[in-house]
Amino acid sequence: MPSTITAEKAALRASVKEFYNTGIDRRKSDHLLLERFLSLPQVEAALSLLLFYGTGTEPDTGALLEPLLALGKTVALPRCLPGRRMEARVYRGKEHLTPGPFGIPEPDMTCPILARDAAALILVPNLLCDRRGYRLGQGGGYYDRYLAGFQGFTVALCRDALLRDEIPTQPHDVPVQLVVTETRSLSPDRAERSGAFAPLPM
Ligand SMILES: Nc1nc2c(c(=O)[nH]1)N(C=O)[C@@H](CNc1ccc(C(=O)N[C@@H](CCC(=O)O)C(=O)O)cc1)CN2
Ligand SMILES: Nc1ncnc2c1ncn2[C@@H]1O[C@H](COP(=O)(O)OP(=O)(O)OP(=O)(O)O)[C@@H](O)[C@H]1O
Repeated sequence: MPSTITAEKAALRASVKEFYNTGIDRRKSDHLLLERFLSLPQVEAALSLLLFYGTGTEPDTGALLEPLLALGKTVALPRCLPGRRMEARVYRGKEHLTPGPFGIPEPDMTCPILARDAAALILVPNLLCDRRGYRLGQGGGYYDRYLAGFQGFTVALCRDALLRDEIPTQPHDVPVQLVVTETRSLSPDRAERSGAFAPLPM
């Protein structure tokens, strides 16, 4: 029997589908999200980044590839592996993208693997996020597995209309360090998130 939280996550995923059925100005929202992402200091500083190739209702993050390459950065995309695992492979141009198991363009086998910890920053896909940095994904657990133990910086793009105060979480869920919306960047305080007291500044 599915746990209550699994059922709650499924209901949230259905509400996101409904949200997109009501028709929103995705072009404007995407533009603002991508602009804010490109101007993050952590993006400017990162030499290697793992992005994702946005499809469906996701922000059009494929549009980030060329601008980041033009800045001399190494940009990688996920490639699905058996067992709901994934690896990062370096983006070498559109001609080296091939549809993966979900129809999402993935780097082909000629593209070198980028070791997980060689990425300074990972842009994590999501259907929605909460203010603590927790995200609801497609339900495969790919990113929860990949991010477990990742030491670099993690960012999620979340439309303002989809940002929640608190979504249900499970022990394997890994929150991101920064949630970027069209209008702001939320950097949840780790101490606050864990319920511990933050030390007072001296
Ligand atoms: N753009 C993008 N790339 C990504 C992810 C992602 O969320 N977005 N992933 C993040 O994990 C991995 C792929 N995982 C995915 C898991 C499920 C579905 C999907 O479309 N699911 C269907 C239902 C599938 C089913 O029948 O169970 C759906 O939502 O309609 C897509 C990607 C790696 N690449
Ligand atoms: N680190 C992990 N090790 C083993 N199983 C995991 C891990 N993380 C997640 N899972 C499993 O993956 C399944 C999907 O988890 P969940 O619904 O949280 O995925 P998601 O975060 O929405 O997806 P994604 O990470 O692909 O965006 C669950 O059954 C969960 O138990």
